[in-house]
Amino acid sequence: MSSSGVYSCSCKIGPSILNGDLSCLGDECKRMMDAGADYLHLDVMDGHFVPNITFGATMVKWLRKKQPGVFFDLHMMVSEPEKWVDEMADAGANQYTFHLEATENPRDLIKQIRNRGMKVGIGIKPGTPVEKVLPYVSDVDMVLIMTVEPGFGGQKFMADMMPKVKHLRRNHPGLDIEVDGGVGLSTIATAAEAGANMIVSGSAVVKSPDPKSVITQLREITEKWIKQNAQQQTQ
Ligand SMILES: O=C(CO)[C@@H](O)[C@H](O)COP(=O)(O)O
Ligand SMILES: [Fe+2]
Repeated sequence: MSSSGVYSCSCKIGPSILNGDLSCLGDECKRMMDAGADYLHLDVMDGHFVPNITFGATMVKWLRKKQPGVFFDLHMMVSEPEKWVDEMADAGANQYTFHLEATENPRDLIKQIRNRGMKVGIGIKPGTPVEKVLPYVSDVDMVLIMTVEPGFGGQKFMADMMPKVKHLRRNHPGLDIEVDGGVGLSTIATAAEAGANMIVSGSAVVKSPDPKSVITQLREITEKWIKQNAQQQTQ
């Protein structure tokens, strides 16, 4: 979909509110948007695909009422992702990011998501080689490279996932590539240099006393690398 030959990706910062105060998720979302976030990354976990449970479509529906215009990227860490497409679309999701490992029929699922008017994201866990996702890249809007084992916030960034990002960026200069897990001020340069442009950051933003400053710095560093990588491509 978005992977043209031109280095045309733009920086977007999407806080994950997983490590925020879940008892007042609406306020946490507002706090993140007020701090300059471009979108919200909502982590849906079913206790089966990952060993943790968060929330489902009902929560998304209520958040949508509080944040009518915000882009919701649903990170679906669930088995049988086909099951929740309709409910998430009805709840107001903008993008449905499923895990390649969770489905037998990625192509059917991509169609199902599109038919419900949502953008399509496809994610891979650290143990899944990037080659597995390549056949689907031109049919999706975003590829998510997990930089931790999915399931929990606050884990250590896996720099050894960067070859996956580099491979995708080299071959798809216009693609939205998202990194998720352990991304903060000490790791953003590594991710952005590799070619990530959609930056999910949980603990580093949510737990900071100054989330605005963290988001600003994440953006500055990512934009610097987008420019630098684009220049290199034209040389
Ligand atoms: O999907 C996940 C974890 O499974 C992430 O979205 C994390 O929740 C991001 O949090 P940090 O690693 O940045 O704290
Ligand atoms: Fe996530």
